[in-house]
Amino acid sequence: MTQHDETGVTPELQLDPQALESVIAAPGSRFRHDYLEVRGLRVVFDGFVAVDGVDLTVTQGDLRFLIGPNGAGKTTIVDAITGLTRCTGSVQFGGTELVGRPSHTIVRAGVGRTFQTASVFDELTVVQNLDIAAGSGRGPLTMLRRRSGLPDEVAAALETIGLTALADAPAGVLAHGQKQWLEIGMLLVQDARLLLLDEPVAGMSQAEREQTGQLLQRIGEQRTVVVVEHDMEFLRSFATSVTVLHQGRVLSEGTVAEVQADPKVVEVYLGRGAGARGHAAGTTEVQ
Ligand SMILES: Nc1ncnc2c1ncn2[C@@H]1O[C@H](COP(=O)(O)OP(=O)(O)OP(=O)(O)O)[C@@H](O)[C@H]1O
Repeated sequence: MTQHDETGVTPELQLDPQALESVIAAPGSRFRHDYLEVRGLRVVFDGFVAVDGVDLTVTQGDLRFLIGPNGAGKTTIVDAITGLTRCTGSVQFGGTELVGRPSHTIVRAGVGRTFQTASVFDELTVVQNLDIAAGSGRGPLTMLRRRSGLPDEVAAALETIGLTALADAPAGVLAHGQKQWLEIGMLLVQDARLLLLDEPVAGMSQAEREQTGQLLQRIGEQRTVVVVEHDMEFLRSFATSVTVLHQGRVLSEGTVAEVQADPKVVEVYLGRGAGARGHAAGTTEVQ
């Protein structure tokens, strides 16, 4: 993301690599090694280039939104980062190279994702869903214990996602938004430090969107969060930075105000580029 001073002029970045490394790597430091660094990411499906040399850097504390017209490559990037789609280039998180690793190894490296449709076990309670995600390998009797006996990480996740009062309710009775929060909670108990969330507020009520945005802000203080989203109102309220994708490439990057003012972005959403590879107008309006 480009930083501007009060004059709007981009200052020269003069970073001392050693000083930067000492901040990033300091024990207990807020940043540790937890940042996502994607370089030259490329995904090809039967000769069709879906992702074409994407670079992306997302640090902890930055709530990054990935937007772009239908077919821009957003979900494919998330699939590539999480090992679901073959790709070339480099994806590093916490200093670990993820490209070429199987998805279970990527999960163990602290990378978690949600899908457009929540995938919780409806017949199990909220706590049982979290327990399973925590991968604790406890027996069925232990799974039935009361909340007072909850492991710290499960209790903390319940609190964070606002479902403590519904801990013993079957997940099947949860509202749509609550299921999404439960799925985010499942990533938290897995100790995902990079969360990739695919359209987390799709189908949510206005109140649920607001609560989800606040939840992501809380999570984003401690973890690296990337949100794929079409909802521009949600983006304007909660994004700290935005990457705009178009035809598999990064079209623009910056704050919400910066990308909204970028003529390339306006052109893609409202102009001739809108129909080039999908239907930008109608699904997402940038202004
Ligand atoms: N498995 C696949 N095989 C072939 N083509 C694919 C495959 N997955 C995605 N594509 C194509 O790659 C391009 C990018 O798709 P992708 O789903 O990443 O876009 P997106 O930006 O997430 O779109 P949307 O906003 O509609 O979800 C599209 O043209 C899509 O048709």
